[in-house]
Amino acid sequence: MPVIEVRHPLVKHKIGLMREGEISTKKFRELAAELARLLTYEACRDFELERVSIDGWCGPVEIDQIKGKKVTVVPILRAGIGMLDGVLDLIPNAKVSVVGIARNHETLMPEPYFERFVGQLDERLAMIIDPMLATGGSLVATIDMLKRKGCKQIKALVLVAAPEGIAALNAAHPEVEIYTAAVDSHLNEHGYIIPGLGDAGDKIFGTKEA
Ligand SMILES: O=P(O)(O)OC[C@H]1O[C@H](OP(=O)(O)OP(=O)(O)O)[C@H](O)[C@@H]1O
Ligand SMILES: O=c1cc[nH]c(=O)[nH]1
Ligand SMILES: [Mg+2]
Repeated sequence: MPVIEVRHPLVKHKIGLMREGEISTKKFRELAAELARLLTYEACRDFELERVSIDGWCGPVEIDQIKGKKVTVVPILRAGIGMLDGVLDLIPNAKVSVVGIARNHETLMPEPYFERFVGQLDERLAMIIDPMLATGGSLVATIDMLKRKGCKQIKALVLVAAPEGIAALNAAHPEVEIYTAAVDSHLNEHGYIIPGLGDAGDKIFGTKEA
């Protein structure tokens, strides 16, 4: 499974800023959205172009356009919402499918509680967004759901990935590309990514002090 760690200086700078222990909700949110934009930019690199003729200021002009790409962005609740605006800034006509999954704090198993998918999933690229890929359970469960609905093209955008999560995804869905700002060291005994960001959902929604 291809893991694309985006090593652009802007990406590395911004993910570094997100690691500050006392970061404010406002700053964390802003950085999550900015990084989502930069990961989206990379994830769209293989979109096909077509030449079309339009009326320009001095007559007909040939331009490149993205060729009929249908996209659904799939935020995993809650934390994935923090990346949604950033992705939609660059793909404004994408449809949005929402998946709700809570990781059980004791077992670390994903517990799905909501799903609402857009139509024509068999024709769409699904771009799953979630800041954290830890054990991989939440992402694997989301891909399972999408595939059951007929989705054939899937990419995932995460801010931080743990090696354990990458391995789990590789075992379950080896063809799914992951775009990430950082591959971190490991998970701690509570399933948190080290050094990671802490609890991304809490930091985006302000439900707990950072
Ligand atoms: O790879 P995994 O081990 O499944 O862990 C990652 C998941 O855990 C977090 O969500 P959480 O369950 O804390 O929900 P929240 O977004 O509502 O905080 C995170 O946003 C991912 O969805
Ligand atoms: O490090 C982690 C792991 C799971 N969920 C988070 O928000 N952070
Ligand atoms: Mg959380």
